[in-house]
Amino acid sequence: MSDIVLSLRGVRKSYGASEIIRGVDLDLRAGERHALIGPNGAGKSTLFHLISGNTAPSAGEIVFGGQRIDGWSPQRIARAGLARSFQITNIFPKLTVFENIRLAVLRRHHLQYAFWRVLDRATAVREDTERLLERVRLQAYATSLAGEMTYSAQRSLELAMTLACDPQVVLLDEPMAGMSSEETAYTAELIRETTAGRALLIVEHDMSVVFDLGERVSVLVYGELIATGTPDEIRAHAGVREAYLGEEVAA
Ligand SMILES: Nc1ncnc2c1ncn2[C@@H]1O[C@H](COP(=O)(O)OP(=O)(O)OP(=O)(O)O)[C@@H](O)[C@H]1O
Repeated sequence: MSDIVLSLRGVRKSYGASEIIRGVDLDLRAGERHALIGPNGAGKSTLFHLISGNTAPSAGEIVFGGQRIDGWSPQRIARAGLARSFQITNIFPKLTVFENIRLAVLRRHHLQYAFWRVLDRATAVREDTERLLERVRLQAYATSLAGEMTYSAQRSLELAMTLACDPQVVLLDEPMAGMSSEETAYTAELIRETTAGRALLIVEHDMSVVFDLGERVSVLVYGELIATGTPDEIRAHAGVREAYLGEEVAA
């Protein structure tokens, strides 16, 4: 179907004798917010590593924008429009917030506008950086050192850097980990706003976030997807309740 931007077919990953991902089929629709959940060790991070090119599948196909991307480098996948934000913050702590975002913007401009006059390019880079600062509501912190920001503000910064390449697909790996409930609510809203019009695949443990933010939810258990559906379908799914969520889903 043409509204599918990312498609996994029969994806498997083994480390030595242990098969961690055991034949995953998953479709991400254009513009949808899709949450991936599952118990600890189910293979969620591994699946993200496979999609973002950090490791290659042992078998199966990953198709993005009509092209097979399994086996591509992470850089090539990112350039093609699939951006991933990591659990581990990858900002530069000694640079300001503005400089961090500008670095991410520069990466894109160098690729796309190499033919521009230098001055035009500098203006475009500054404007894009300012726009991103505003979108993640960090204008007041433009000159603050990234490493001195609160954890939650650092995640906002990281979101801006992920969006700098204007990706069609965004992968977020536990963006609310370690946050208070206020920070979580704030960040969920920010993610909703800034990823509008893009496909989002998010790994998250906080079930209230998952069921609020996710338009569809997929459940991974021991390397296999046992269900994909709307939050209501997932809440009502007997296999999901039994295998993983239990009482939490009924609440
Ligand atoms: N490079 C590796 N070599 C061997 N085993 C690995 C490797 N990476 C992950 N694993 C194993 O794969 C399994 C799945 O790990 P993964 O981190 O993908 O799970 P997860 O669902 O993201 O878990 P969590 O929710 O705790 O983050 C674990 O048993 C882990 O030990």
